[in-house]
Amino acid sequence: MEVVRLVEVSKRFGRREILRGVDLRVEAGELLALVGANGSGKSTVLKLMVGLSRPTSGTVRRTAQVVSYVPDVFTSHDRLSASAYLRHLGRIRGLSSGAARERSSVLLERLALTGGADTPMRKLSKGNAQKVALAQALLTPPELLVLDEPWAGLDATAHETLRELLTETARAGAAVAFTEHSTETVRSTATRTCELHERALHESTSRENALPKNATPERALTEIVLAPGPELDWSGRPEVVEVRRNGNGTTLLVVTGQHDAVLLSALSQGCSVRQVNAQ
Ligand SMILES: Nc1ncnc2c1ncn2[C@@H]1O[C@H](COP(=O)(O)OP(=O)(O)OP(=O)(O)O)[C@@H](O)[C@H]1O
Repeated sequence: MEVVRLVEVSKRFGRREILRGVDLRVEAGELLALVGANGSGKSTVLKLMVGLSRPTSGTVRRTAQVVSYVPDVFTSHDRLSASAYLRHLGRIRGLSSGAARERSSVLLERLALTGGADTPMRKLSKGNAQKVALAQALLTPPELLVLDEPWAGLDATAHETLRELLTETARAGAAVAFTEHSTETVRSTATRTCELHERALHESTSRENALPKNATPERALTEIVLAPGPELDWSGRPEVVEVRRNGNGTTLLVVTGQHDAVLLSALSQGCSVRQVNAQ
C-alpha cells in the first residue's frame, strides 16, 4: 500500500535546481534508505515527503494521517525535561497522561537516555537529545516515519536499538524513510535503497534484506490475555487494535513492539496478565 509518493518533483532554491523530475513511491512496511553525497538533496526529499517543504513543480501525494519526523538537528533550548516534554507531546497526540508517561519511559529506557529524563533538555548532550528526538517520533504508532540521519551521535547500544525500533515500526505497517551515510547501517536496516545523484533519484540494486516481491507488510500483533479484574478503558490507546471481553477476562490485540507499554499499564492498574502471545 502506497503511503507517500513524489511525482515528477523538482525543487529549486532561488536559481539553484536541487531536484529534477524525481519520482519516488514509499509503501507500508518498507524501510527506505536515501543515500547520496553531502548536498545532493536527501534532506530536501525528506522534507517534501512530510510536507515541510513544497515542490517547485510536480506533486507529493500522502495517504498517511499520522506522520512522524526526526530532523537532522534537534537542538532544544527548552527548560522542560525530556520526560515532561514527551508527556506533553503524548497528550497532544491523544494519549492519556498515564499512557504518555509509560510510553515515554519505555522508549527512553530502550534508548538508554543517560542524561537524565528529568534534566532540562537544553542541558542534554547531542546524543541524548537525539534519543529524545527519536522518542517523540515513536510516541504513537506513525503511518509514515521519516528520519534525517537518525544514527548521528548515538552510542553503540542505542545504535542497535534504533535499528530494532525502525524495523518494528515498519513491521507494524508504517512506511519508514531515512538518510544515512554508513553503508553498513544502510545494508543492515534498509529493505530498499535509493541514491540521489546530479539532482535525480536512482533505485539501487536489490538489497539482501529486501522485502519479498508481492509481500504485503503485516501488522505484527501481540495478544495479551488479562484475567478477570478491573475493566480498563483502552479506547484512547492507538496501539490497542482490538479488545475482546468475556467471562474469562479480556484479550487485547496490540501492535507488536508497543505491547510493553500496554503490559505496564495493565499491571500498574491492578490487572493480572495470564498470557502474552506473539501472533
Ligand atoms: N532552505 C534552503 N535554502 C537554500 N538552499 C537550500 C535550502 N535547503 C537546502 N538548500 C541547499 O540544497 C542543497 C541540498 O541540501 P540537502 O540538505 O537536501 O542535502 P543533503 O543531501 O541532505 O546533504 P547532507 O548529506 O550534507 O545532509 C544544498 O546545496 C543546500 O545548501
